[in-house]
Amino acid sequence: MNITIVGTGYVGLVSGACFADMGNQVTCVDVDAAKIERLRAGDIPIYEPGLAAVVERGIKLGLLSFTTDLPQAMTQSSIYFIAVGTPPGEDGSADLKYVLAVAREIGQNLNEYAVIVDKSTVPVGTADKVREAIQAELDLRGVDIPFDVVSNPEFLKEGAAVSDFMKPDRIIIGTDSERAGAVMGELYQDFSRNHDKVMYMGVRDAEMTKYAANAMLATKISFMNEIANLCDALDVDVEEVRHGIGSDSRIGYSFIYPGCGYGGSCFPKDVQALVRMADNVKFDAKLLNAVEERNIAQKHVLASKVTRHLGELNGKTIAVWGLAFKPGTDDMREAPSIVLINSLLAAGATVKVHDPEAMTTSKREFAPKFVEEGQLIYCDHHFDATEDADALVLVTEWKQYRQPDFDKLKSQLRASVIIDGRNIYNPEKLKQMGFVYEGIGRR
Ligand SMILES: NC(=O)C1=CN([C@@H]2O[C@H](COP(=O)(O)OP(=O)(O)OC[C@H]3O[C@@H](n4cnc5c(N)ncnc54)[C@H](O)[C@@H]3O)[C@@H](O)[C@H]2O)C=CC1
Ligand SMILES: O=C(O)[C@H]1O[C@H](OP(=O)(O)OP(=O)(O)OC[C@H]2O[C@@H](n3ccc(=O)[nH]c3=O)[C@H](O)[C@@H]2O)[C@H](O)[C@@H](O)[C@@H]1O
Repeated sequence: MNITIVGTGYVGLVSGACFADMGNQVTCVDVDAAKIERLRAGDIPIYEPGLAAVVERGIKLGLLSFTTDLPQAMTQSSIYFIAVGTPPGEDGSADLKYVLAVAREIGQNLNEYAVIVDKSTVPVGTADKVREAIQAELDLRGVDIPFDVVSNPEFLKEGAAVSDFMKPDRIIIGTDSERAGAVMGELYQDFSRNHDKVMYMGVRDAEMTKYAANAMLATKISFMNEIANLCDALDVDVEEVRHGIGSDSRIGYSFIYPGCGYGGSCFPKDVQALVRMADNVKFDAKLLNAVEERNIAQKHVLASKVTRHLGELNGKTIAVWGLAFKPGTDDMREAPSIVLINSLLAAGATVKVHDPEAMTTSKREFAPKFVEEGQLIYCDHHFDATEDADALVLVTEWKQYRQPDFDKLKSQLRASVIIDGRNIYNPEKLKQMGFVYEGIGRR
């Protein structure tokens, strides 16, 4: 099939490359000309395992192309995916300006029946707004062209985006139109051959399903973080508790890892957007508000633990391992490391940081004066960061941090303090070696 994907970010690029890998003819469109230039040259602007090979294959086979020219791309296809960002507006609600700008441009250039697919995460009722925006442009042009707007939210995770897209738990298609349903069914037919992954529902139901899924996962994390903090206060090991409850098949093991708070471009903004949706209909979303509040507080837990062990931070040096909001990505959006590092810097500490992929993206997050004045130091190797530091704080559980040479660490760390923001180390072993160890809710 011939597909146009508008917005070539994490979701648009991964979806476009994967649809091309399935044999479709895909044009990816973006307003960012520099990004399109890089992609045309086969240079992937984001770090995402496995993506480069899929993109390269698509380009080589002539199935995947990149452009800034949406009207031109529209002459070749009749399925348009909207995969642009929906960042939080000032009040936390999803800002639809990019989505509606694309809708208007589609309306200005539509010439025959098309299915317009909302892949961006958008509040309930957005499909109606997209439909109205397109129709308004058609009316201005004085033409009568049929079209359908479908909701097809995306559930991929960064760091595993290609495999999540190719092996989804489900594909949600929200539509009230039989014609559009048939087009979408054909597009996703490979996913219903053996195990039917395609689920049809109403448009508003599909829009809500996306938010409910992210809010449920965020709730599991915030719940577990609350339990972990309580474990800290009651001298209980949360890792024992996690094993104990995860074995209950009704609870399960996934997404109950306590830590220093959830980050990323989606959980924080989607929980907030759902709260705003509730506010708009005068519904008091008590639980969702608490999920968000716990997460905001959780991001401060590491800095308090550092201060508890080192006291006055002025003149102290702290090593931070991991900047990305999770392993497998260079994405720093809403990363707990930002809150930690800013608070250490504000307290006068010198901070030495390392991340295998997010060093470049992180440079946008911190005031350049800290680097210029030598208070924030980027290190090429994680052991360069710990050299002569007082404490190590593990923020992102990249594989290379999981089994470090602890003897070397012991000789490097002046105060032998390890704060483990992801509970990946063995407290007993480290305490026996003479470290002061603290995890999140560990005994
Ligand atoms: N990042 C993720 O893992 C996931 C994101 N989502 C949702 O997907 C949507 C997109 O997210 P990301 O891919 O992370 O965003 P992104 O910020 O990485 O990419 C968005 C792209 O859209 C482009 N764009 C903006 N306006 C445009 C226009 N008028 N025409 C063409 N291109 C335009 C931007 O230049 C940018 O390249 C959001 O609603 C997000 O919540 C859903 C599932 C997973
Ligand atoms: O809508 C989205 O954008 C996506 O949001 C999340 O994906 P993502 O944000 O890429 O990453 P996750 O693996 O879900 O992790 C999010 C955050 O939660 C944290 N987390 C995750 C799991 C856990 O048990 N504990 C925990 O603290 C991670 O460290 C990370 O900071 C969802 O998992 C995807 O299904 C969804 O499509």
